[in-house]
Amino acid sequence: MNALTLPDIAAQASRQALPLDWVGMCGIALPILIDGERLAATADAGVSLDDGAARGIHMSRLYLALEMLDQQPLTPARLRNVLQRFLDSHEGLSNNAYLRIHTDLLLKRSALVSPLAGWKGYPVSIQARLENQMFHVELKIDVTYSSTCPCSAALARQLIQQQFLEDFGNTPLQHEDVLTWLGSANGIVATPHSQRSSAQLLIELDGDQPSLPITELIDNVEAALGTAVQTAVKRADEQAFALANGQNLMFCEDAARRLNLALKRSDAVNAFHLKVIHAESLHAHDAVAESRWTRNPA
Ligand SMILES: Nc1nc2c(ncn2[C@@H]2O[C@H](COP(=O)(O)OP(=O)(O)OP(=O)(O)O)[C@@H](O)[C@H]2O)c(=O)[nH]1
Repeated sequence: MNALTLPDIAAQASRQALPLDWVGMCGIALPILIDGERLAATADAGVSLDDGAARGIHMSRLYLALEMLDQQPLTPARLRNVLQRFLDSHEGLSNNAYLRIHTDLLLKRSALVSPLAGWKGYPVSIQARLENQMFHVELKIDVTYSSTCPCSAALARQLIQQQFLEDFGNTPLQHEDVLTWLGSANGIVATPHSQRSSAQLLIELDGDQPSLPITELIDNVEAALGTAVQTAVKRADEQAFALANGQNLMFCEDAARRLNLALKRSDAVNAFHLKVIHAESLHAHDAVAESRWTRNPA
């Protein structure tokens, strides 16, 4: 070796000839473009090291391939190109390529009634892989919403009925008296418990989609639940939210079924695994339901 030659350890033979499933870098800072917005993201980029005799992969080649993503919109086709470049730059070493991108999508959300709006953040991971020449792209999205327990609502209604009997059982009913009573504390002597809940969605997309339908999927999910958490809220919005909760009483099973049906309706979705978590205010533990679906089971 002369003074101008740099030692290349990765090109050496491995002491233990053993293939590895995933080798690469995690937490690479990367700006990405989604729906015309530039977002801060982190990327995990890797390949399989199938040549067990090779000491290491060439990290810099994966890193440089990510350049393709910082100026152009993130699409399934572009993800596939990056993965192909990972493999082309590791010919003879790697058969499979992997890329995970983590970001927080910010969406402007209108208030329910008032002419206000605010920003809502959605943690999103885009997971792409080229495995045995098959391209797969998945979205991992978390959506928060409110759930009010239908059992608790029924029990509360029963107590309100009992209170009504106690207050009016032996008197002739006057419309005005009942209206006043309904607006008093006795008219809502019990309230059902509700909780902030989250839907964790792992969605396998059809890889031929021209774009990543992240916003569309979030909108469908929130519409199916009917009780998405809000941003800017005035009293009129809070009242509309109370109505939305009353009209969408949900066990975690109900929420999981609603989401199952909503996601199946999207042509972009090939398969999913969803998990809903109701962080119970009745219990110190969570109520959880999961559902899986595949469009074309093998
Ligand atoms: N394979 C591997 N490389 C590492 C690791 N940690 C740091 N690196 C460094 O990543 C740098 C880039 O590696 P390469 O892509 O092989 O760099 P290079 O040999 O200059 O580039 P090529 O000529 O394209 O192979 C090297 O300086 C490695 O030492 C590790 O755990 N594994």
